[in-house]
This record gives sequence, structure tokens and C-alpha cells, in this order.
Amino acid sequence: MKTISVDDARAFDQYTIKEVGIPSLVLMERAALKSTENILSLKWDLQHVLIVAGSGNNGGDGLAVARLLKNKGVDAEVLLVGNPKHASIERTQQLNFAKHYGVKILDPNRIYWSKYTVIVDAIFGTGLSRDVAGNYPPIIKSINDAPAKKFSIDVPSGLNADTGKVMGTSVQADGTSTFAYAKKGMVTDNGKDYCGKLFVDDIGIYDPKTFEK
Ligand SMILES: NC(=O)C1=CN([C@@H]2O[C@H](COP(=O)(O)OP(=O)(O)OC[C@H]3O[C@@H](n4cnc5c(N)ncnc54)[C@H](O)[C@@H]3O)[C@@H](O)[C@H]2O)[C@@H](O)CC1
Ligand SMILES: [K+]
Repeated sequence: MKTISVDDARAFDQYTIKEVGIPSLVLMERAALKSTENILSLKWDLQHVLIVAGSGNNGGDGLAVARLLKNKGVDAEVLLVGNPKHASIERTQQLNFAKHYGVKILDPNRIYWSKYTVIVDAIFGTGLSRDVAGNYPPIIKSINDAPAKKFSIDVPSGLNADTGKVMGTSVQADGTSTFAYAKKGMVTDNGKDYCGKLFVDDIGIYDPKTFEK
């Protein structure tokens, strides 16, 4: 299986958006469609689904998954984490789309973690750049301690996708949807353990070298 570095993943994303001209939001929708398809394919109990969405584009993916699940009649609710002032454009757009379809945005002080049957981890993806700290470790602990099945978007939040090492703490996923290519860290023993069942999704992002004229 072809594996790439986080830097490659981010460079291929930007190449697709800036050079090729496919809008970021289009890639995000494709990422969400594939992730939703993968979650449904696992045949888990979707009675109560919680999406934990960070302030960046990984969070944007998660909000799009929440909307797609809601549109399929799944009771998907969202916990927003991270500094809303740092929210990316696409994540903000996805929040508005989700609200349009009545996706419930929860009060962070009233989360009943044990209620959920599936928790979708959309806190950090390839943007993780340092050890998880601050208010994130308790959230990740609540996710890991919850009885729900866990599904991570792109990278289990807290896993270093280059080395497969845990950056302080990480979500321990039962399934992960990663985009374009598997990241090097995901095929290490530790990485495999944290990703659970790995789906590698073609969302229209490719290594430009494969198209060198
Ligand atoms: N347009 C694109 O580039 C696409 C990006 N995609 C998604 O976007 C993700 C990358 O999004 P972003 O670059 O916004 O970053 P992330 O959404 O991975 O991270 C969010 C933000 O968290 C902050 N952060 C990093 N480490 C932290 C730490 N330890 N503690 C607290 N905050 C921390 C960073 O400022 C980062 O911007 C991918 O993993 C994928 O899920 C996909 O939607 C495909 C298209
Ligand atoms: K994630």
C-alpha cells in the first residue's frame, strides 16, 4: 500500500485546490461522503451518534458527516471543541450547512458520553502539530472511556501520522477513514492499533508526480 507523509498529504491537498482548482469544500464533501459510507458499512448501532468537531477542516469534515447522517435519519449530534475564533472558513460553512438541516449542537457542559453508540472523532487531522494539551486530553479521555464505537476522520486525533506515535494522548479508534493515501504512521504497529479498521478513500486528491507530463 502506498503511504505518504503528513507534509505530502497537506501538499497534495493544496496542489489540488490551488493548481488544479478543485475547491476545498468540494474535497471536504467528498471526504464526508466517503466517511459516512464507511461508517454505515460497519453496521454499528447508530442509535445515538456524537460528532466531536475541532476548529479546523478536520472538524469541517466531521460537521459534514453529521449532516449526511442526519439526512439519512440518524440522530447525529455535535460537540464543538477548539477556539471558535480560530475556526477555518470551511468549518464555519459546514457548521451553517449542518444547522440548516437541524443538526443539534450540544452544550459542552451537558454531554452524557455513555449515551452514545458511536462517537466520530473530527478533532485533529493532518493539522496536528504538537502534543495534545489544554482542554483536549480530558475530551479525548472521555471519548476513549465511553462505551461507544469510535470512528476517526482522516487521522485518530492525537496520533502522529508520520511516526505512529501518540502525541500526549490520542483517540483509540475502531475505524478510520483516511483520505487519498495511508499516512506512514498508520502502517506502524502502534498506528494500526490506534486506527482500527483503516479505510483509504479516493476523494480526488493525488500525488502530482503520478501526472507528471
Ligand atoms: N481542503 C483541504 O485541505 C482538505 C482537508 N481535509 C481535512 O482537513 C484536515 C486538515 O485540516 P487543518 O489543516 O485545518 O487542521 P486540523 O483540522 O487537522 O487541525 C485543526 C487545528 O488544530 C490546531 N492544532 C494542531 N495541533 C494542536 C494541538 N496539539 N492542540 C491544539 N490545537 C492544535 C491547528 O492550528 C489546526 O489548524 C485533514 O486532516 C482532513 O480531515 C479534507 O477535508 C480534505 C480537504
Ligand atoms: K480526527
